[in-house]
Amino acid sequence: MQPGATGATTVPKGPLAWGQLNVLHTTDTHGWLLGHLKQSTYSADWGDYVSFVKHMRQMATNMSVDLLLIDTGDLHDGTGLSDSTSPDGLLSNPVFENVNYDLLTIGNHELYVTEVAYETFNNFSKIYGDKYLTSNVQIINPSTGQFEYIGQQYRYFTTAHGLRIMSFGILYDFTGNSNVSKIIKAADLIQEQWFKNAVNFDQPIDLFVVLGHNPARPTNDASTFGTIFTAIRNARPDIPIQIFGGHTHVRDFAVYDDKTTGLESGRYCETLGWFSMSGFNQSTAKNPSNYPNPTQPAVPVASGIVNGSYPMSKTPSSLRYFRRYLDWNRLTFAYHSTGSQSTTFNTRKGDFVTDDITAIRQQLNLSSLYGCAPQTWCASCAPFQSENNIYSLLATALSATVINQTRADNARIIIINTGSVRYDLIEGPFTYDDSFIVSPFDDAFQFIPDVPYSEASQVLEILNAGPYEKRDLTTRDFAFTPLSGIETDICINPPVHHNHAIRSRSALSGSPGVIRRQNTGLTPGYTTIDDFGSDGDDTPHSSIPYYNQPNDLQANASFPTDGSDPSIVDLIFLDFIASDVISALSQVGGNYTMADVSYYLPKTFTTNSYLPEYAKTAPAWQKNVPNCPVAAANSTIN
Ligand SMILES: Nc1ccn([C@@H]2O[C@H](COP(=O)(O)O)[C@@H](O)[C@H]2O)c(=O)n1
Repeated sequence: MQPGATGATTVPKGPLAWGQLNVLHTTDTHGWLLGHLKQSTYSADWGDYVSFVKHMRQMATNMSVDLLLIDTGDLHDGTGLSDSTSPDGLLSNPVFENVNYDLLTIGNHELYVTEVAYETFNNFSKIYGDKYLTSNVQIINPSTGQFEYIGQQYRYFTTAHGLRIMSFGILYDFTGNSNVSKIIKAADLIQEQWFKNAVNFDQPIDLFVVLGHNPARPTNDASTFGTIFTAIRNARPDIPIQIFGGHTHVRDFAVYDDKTTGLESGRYCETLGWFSMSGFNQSTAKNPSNYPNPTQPAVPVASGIVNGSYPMSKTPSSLRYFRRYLDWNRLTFAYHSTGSQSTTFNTRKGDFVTDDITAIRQQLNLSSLYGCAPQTWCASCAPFQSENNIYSLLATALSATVINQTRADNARIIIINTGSVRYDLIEGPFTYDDSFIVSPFDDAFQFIPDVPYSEASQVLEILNAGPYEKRDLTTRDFAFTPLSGIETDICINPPVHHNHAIRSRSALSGSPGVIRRQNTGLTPGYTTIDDFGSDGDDTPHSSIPYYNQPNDLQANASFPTDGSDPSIVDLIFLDFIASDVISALSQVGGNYTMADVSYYLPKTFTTNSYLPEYAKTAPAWQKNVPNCPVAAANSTIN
């Protein structure tokens, strides 16, 4: 655990079931290898995970069963550890690489920026070699000018205990990549001869493992797992297929057929997914004794997800499954391995990784203080632009800081995509690191000058009505009617309960959407419902309110003081959404092209800049700096 972090106090509800095949699954870590310094529930760091992995591997060996480690991508865009370097991941990827994964795949966040894509190709993919699977992702090799796969197309291997596995790594049909890479759509991939050959491999296959930065639930609009599953199932009617997904940042487990399930293990080092299965005939692996075995069959009618539109396996299944979503903290890790967090838990390598993270954080000056946040603002636990919703704060901050002094008196509209905001802002020290945690991107502010207000004023509504950008965690991410209560199941996480925080929350209790303790004795956190029911969370929690947020946020500034509308405005927006803004304007008669767009502020002033700028000047953020609670803050940025 990193200095300044607080350990969790709620123990898991019971032991994990081990099977013949067991998997630890991470996804969408987005640079959170330091753990959550302000949230005890997720306070383990990557060093703690390294120690945990070592113990779990030893336990698997002792039981003569297989344990695989799988990661499904998105290593950047979330914290200062990954995003304050150039390129992103320069120092955080080597930290990540301390875990010897068996299978990994690429995420969309490895492909937005050319330098990051090449860092992934030249370094990360080489570290993991044949375990890094990018079945549908290629990049131009600068030395040949030709496209080649960033990793491997597939991996066929035999586990320590004799399971013969064919695996693929499949990114969803992502289109926002820079122009050096290419994503082959799933519908095209399944027609490729190499893929057909691999599916019909001439060696025995006990299990297909399909991992992907790709929603585990096949009915999600973005998921292409249904296409892949159908292609494999049609060719191999009886071979089990196991899917590990990501991208939508949720805990989820979907049943495809009686030999196929898909696990998704959350985001941001909040969740560690555990999966086990038994019932393989061929494997020499035992069913572990002294541990509960997986008992649940995959029954594909559980939630009507697979409603006859997918092929089914042909013979009855003897397979049994188990899944759990573990909270990312040392108490959880120790509970499931050594039984104690005392000296037996930390391994030498784990300690080394923990110290390495601390040193990198110091080197990058991540705990430098901008200001002291007077309250917590969350991204989804409160209604849009309500008192405790982060977009209320950001609208104020945008108006106050996005100012080109030569045009300061011109009325302006500033539009950002809410997807540029990645996490809550927690009361207390607001550091250089926190600035990345809230908004890590290098997106800069462009504008079109002197747009008729009659046109500019309609852009926000058009953007919000359209399918322009994906945000984190909306019900639109699920192409099915939410199960009862699911709106509150997918949510932000409880901040560490420093005394001052408890005081301010109880003062606010009664306000809609404010995080507050419920009278259950449980701490707030994930309360997941998936195709196996509601027993997947390893530590039971009370749920946190969840409110959908729109695609985009607008702030206004320098409007006429008499309340009248301006006739023209500077229309300012992030370069990430420039083409969407132009297309929205065209719908209301605004005939603009990219030639009309220029940078409103220097390109170095980004989504990552405006909140720090605000924090450094807002009186409410500066007045408590001398007494800002939490030791992590130890210096001041000017
Ligand atoms: N330069 C960027 C890149 C991405 N975004 C936002 O992130 C969303 C994708 O993130 P996932 O973790 O869901 O893959 C994307 O839709 C944008 O909202 C951004 O703002 N700027």
